[in-house]
Amino acid sequence: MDLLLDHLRPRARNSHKGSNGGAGILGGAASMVGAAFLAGRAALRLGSGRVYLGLLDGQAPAIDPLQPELMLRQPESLLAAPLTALACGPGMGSGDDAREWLRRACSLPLPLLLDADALNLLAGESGLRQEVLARAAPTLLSPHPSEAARLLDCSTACVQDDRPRAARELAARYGAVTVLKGCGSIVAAPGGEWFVNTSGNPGLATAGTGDVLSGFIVALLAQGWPALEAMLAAVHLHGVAADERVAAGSGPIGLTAGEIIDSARAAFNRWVARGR
Ligand SMILES: NC(=O)C1=CN([C@@H]2O[C@H](COP(=O)(O)OP(=O)(O)OC[C@H]3O[C@@H](n4cnc5c(N)ncnc54)[C@H](OP(=O)(O)O)[C@@H]3O)[C@@H](O)[C@H]2O)[C@@H](O)CC1
Ligand SMILES: Nc1ncnc2c1ncn2[C@@H]1O[C@H](COP(=O)(O)OP(=O)(O)O)[C@@H](O)[C@H]1O
Repeated sequence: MDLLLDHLRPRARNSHKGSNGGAGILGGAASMVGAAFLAGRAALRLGSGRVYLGLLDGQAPAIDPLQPELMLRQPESLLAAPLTALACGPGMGSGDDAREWLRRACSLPLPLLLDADALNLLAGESGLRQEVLARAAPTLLSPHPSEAARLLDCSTACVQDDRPRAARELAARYGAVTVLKGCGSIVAAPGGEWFVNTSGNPGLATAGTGDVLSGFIVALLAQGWPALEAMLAAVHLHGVAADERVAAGSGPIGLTAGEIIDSARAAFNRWVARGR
């Protein structure tokens, strides 16, 4: 937690939405629009001043009725929005359109989180890896063990055999702050530092919790947190929120991804109020 202290600052009294960053989420192909909604709702509740979703599904709704604050756009206009950080991947699919939007996203001078299908596209194309390595702005990766295996061209069992080694290798190979998700998530930096997260529980083993984590990470990046600190804080908070939900009786069995968002907001405000 000491690493995070400098960044747990109360809002300036005279701040406005533009002071609190613009988070973008690129994803939501057909049948997976929910993944982008979860990430967007999470980014909004963790304090991003504005949240934009760029949805690949041409038939996607024009509004999230449960979170009308989210601005839903087509990918082209998402990339032209006033973003301060971008997450690519939740429900993005692996079609040619997704590959092309990902390439465009990589060329933007913004902190960039790659998750889910963006990681699968990255694993399948060495040209994209070169583009990621050439980026001047920070890149972050959030693979689960199978996505990590695709990125490292090995089996999931091999990743799980030595999780710290896999996380450190990913961080070095892609020049990116990386979280290898799962029980005891490992956060690794390209310089070799690594950390084990101690919060969280098997209630998180349910669809969409990774999308919510993406929203938390991009929200902190959008508000100006450095990459490593944003990753560490978001991963820890995600687990703390799940632990608090379980303590309140909403799991572990049947905990849903959306339920941890409000708990994370409450815990984050507590951290800021206490200065830790
Ligand atoms: N509401 C929506 O719209 C939602 C949409 N979503 C979107 O769906 C897309 C596909 O994402 P995905 O992760 O489901 O598929 P994929 O990358 O093939 O991974 C599956 C493989 O990974 C493995 N595995 C996973 N965790 C593991 C662990 N801890 N430890 C070990 N193994 C682990 C797992 O293992 P198995 O189940 O076989 O044991 C399986 O082999 C993506 O865009 C995402 O954003 C989802 O977010 C859900 C909500
Ligand atoms: N047994 C567990 N203990 C702690 N955290 C877990 C456990 N299982 C899953 N998680 C967490 O839940 C999230 C799952 O993410 P992911 O596999 O990408 O799911 P999805 O693609 O459905 O959103 C990760 O943050 C992971 O660390």
